[in-house]
Amino acid sequence: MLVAHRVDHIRAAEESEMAALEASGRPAGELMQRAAAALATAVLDELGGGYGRSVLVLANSGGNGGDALHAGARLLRRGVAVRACATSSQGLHRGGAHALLAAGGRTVELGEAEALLQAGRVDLVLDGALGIGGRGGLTGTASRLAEVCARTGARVLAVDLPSGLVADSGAVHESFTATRTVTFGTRRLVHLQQPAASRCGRVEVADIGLRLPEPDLRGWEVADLAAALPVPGPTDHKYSRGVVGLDTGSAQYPGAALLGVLGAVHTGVGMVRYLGSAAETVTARLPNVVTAAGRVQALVLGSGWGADEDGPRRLREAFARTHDEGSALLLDADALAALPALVEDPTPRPAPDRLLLTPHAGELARLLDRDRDDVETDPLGAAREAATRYGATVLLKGASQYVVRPGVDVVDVALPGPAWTGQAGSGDVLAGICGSLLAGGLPAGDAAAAGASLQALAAARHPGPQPPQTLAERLPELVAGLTSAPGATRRRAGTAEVGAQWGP
Ligand SMILES: NC(=O)C1=CN([C@@H]2O[C@H](COP(=O)(O)OP(=O)(O)OC[C@H]3O[C@@H](n4cnc5c(N)ncnc54)[C@H](O)[C@@H]3O)[C@@H](O)[C@H]2O)[C@H](O)CC1
Repeated sequence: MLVAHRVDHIRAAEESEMAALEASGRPAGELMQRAAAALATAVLDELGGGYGRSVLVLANSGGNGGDALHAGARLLRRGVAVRACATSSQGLHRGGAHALLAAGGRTVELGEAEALLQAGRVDLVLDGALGIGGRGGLTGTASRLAEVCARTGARVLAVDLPSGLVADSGAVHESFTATRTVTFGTRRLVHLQQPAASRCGRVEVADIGLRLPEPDLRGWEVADLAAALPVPGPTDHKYSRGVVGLDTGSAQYPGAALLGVLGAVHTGVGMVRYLGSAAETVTARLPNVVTAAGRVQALVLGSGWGADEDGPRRLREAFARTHDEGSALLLDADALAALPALVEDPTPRPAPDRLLLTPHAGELARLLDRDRDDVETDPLGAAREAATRYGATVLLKGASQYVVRPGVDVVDVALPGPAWTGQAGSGDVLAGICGSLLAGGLPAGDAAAAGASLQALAAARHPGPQPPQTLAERLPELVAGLTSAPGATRRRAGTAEVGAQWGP
């Protein structure tokens, strides 16, 4: 997992390390020197050497500027020509500027910096204008230089994060766009949250000796996905591998039924029962799908129901049966629309690790009776609120896909995928994928993060305008490749003896 922390946790860890340094008789400034050393190494790597190269350091008076200026001093000693431009009226970080000038660097005003960039005489811009202290957006000199860098295509290496972004948020503001970012001790939330993450380029974490608490955000990697996927063993059969039931689709939206079933069938489950009203559409394409009633270890409801006045009754029945029989329940699309009516309903429902909601931002806004803009401004806060209110695990779908478990502080982010998956039908397929993983025995949080990661990885490996059904059909080769790696684990599926009886 990639781990990321909030600014308050990072600052606390920095303070504690600086106190430890001082207690052992060493200067607290050693921490900044560790950061500067890592930056200088990354710059030399990016430039393929030192002598003859030219770097423009952008710095303010804060710690981010200090890191960049001290790195500049180190680069000067490796033969790099380093100039520094102050991006705020408060000037440059005092200790950093002193070190840079002492090493033979020089400062330039905005006009000269612009001219150097426009003439292509800068091999790399080291962006130390704003770091974790940045409030979002750029003004004055920093704003002007960001515009020139973008226009001239200058190569930018960001110190900690591209200036203008906010460390604890994935929201975009006027900012630099980096090809590479070097951060310290741990990732910041911004490095894992779209759309801002796309401005960070390749992110590297330099070890500067910080002792950090449990992460606030965990980014799934390919190895995490491979380890989570259920793999059948030699004694398995269709029931032991898990049965997923889908009550999805309608006469108006039969395609949603087919797409969900395609997702489920191609992820790797023992049996798929289709229990909605579009059975003919489904079985015409997939004869392996069973339409008879029977036990299911996971039930998927809601995709393509359309406006359904009967939704609350259908949900209540699903709550009672899945709760009593120990099955997992996934609510998507129109089932989510019916959920607010049941917020105080006494019908027992599955525990949070067996109950998964899969809203996009608009659906989450409706679950909370808020505006979509609110959800997009604070996706993690909104997903947390919904998880608590409904006592369920929430997979918030979008450019970054978050998994929030009620009462659990850490939030998971699925593997990122290309924006091509933002198309009609992707959510229906994803519901089927996650349902299949729930039936295979994964707790809701893992099923959500693994399902969203699997679909994103399929899209990343087959880029372009691939329809959701095409990507669903790519899943078997992906699952096979991931699970054939040495060390792939066998996870027990739900047994055939438990599970809700479901069907007409
Ligand atoms: N302390 C250490 O030893 C280490 C620090 N590291 C680096 O330090 C920065 C954090 O430094 P800090 O001084 O707290 O914040 P910034 O450098 O980001 O600058 C804050 C400065 O800027 C002003 N400001 C904030 N937002 C804006 C804005 N939108 N426009 C203009 N000005 C703005 C604000 O008022 C402050 O004056 C961290 O990122 C690291 O790079 C290292 O971690 C090593 C150890």
